[in-house]
Amino acid sequence: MIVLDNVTLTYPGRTGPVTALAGTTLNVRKGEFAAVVGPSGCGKSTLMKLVTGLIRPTSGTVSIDGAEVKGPVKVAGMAFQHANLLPWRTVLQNVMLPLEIVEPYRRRFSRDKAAFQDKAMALLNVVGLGAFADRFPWEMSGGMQQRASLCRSLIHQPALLMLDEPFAALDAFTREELWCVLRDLWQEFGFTVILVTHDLREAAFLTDTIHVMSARPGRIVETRQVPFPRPRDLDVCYRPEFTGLVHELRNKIAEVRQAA
Ligand SMILES: Nc1ncnc2c1ncn2[C@@H]1O[C@H](COP(=O)(O)OP(=O)(O)OP(=O)(O)O)[C@@H](O)[C@H]1O
Repeated sequence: MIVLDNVTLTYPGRTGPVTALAGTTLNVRKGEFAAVVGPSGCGKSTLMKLVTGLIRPTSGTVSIDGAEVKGPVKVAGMAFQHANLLPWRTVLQNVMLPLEIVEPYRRRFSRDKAAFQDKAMALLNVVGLGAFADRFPWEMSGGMQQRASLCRSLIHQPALLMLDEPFAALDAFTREELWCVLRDLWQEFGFTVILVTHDLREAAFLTDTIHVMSARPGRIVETRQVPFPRPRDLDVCYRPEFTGLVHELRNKIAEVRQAA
């Protein structure tokens, strides 16, 4: 369970303090797929940095499974808008990178390398990249790179996956393909996800719960349960109740933008 309790975050800022979040409260259950949506600059990335312990709140608390987050957390995997694969490493070597860094894998890396490679290959197979393990990132499309990035964020079996606009740079068809890849990974491994996105269809297709943030200083102003039964396929996106939910979320964000 991830809990943000009345969190305020003020950056010192070059020209004076900037309050990015003010009194933000958020609960995400273990195994839940949650999205955070809101107007540009409302503090979504700040919220991600707080949960992963990259920054500390100015006031309030962030906790994971009852323990207060006081520094970078080991239980999280992360993926961002750009895949950021290392160009001199093959796809397989990129996916294995966290195992060379994160304990307890790091100390076992030389001894268990063959088993780790099998594990990385199994993940690459799940996302349809099994045949591309020896390619370099620059030999692959943006969508393929993002698939590899998802594998890299999951190789150390994190209990929590933090995704900051992971598909924003992809074309619409590739994006929908990647939604299904992420859906399948989540269904297979059962980790908790917090997804930051501007794409309301993406949030409605993938998640259990959507949290809407106000304009800066951000706080959660509305939480919507996503009622569509699972397993979901892309057809759900064309149902009237799906379009209705997306429309309502859009109106809510327009309203909070105007209120700013
Ligand atoms: N290091 C920093 N110093 C000062 N202000 C910052 C810093 N980082 C972020 N901010 C400000 O805090 C606010 C929230 O930023 P954040 O990146 O969290 O928003 P966001 O919702 O992720 O934005 P977007 O949707 O555009 O990606 C913004 O006004 C931003 O300018």
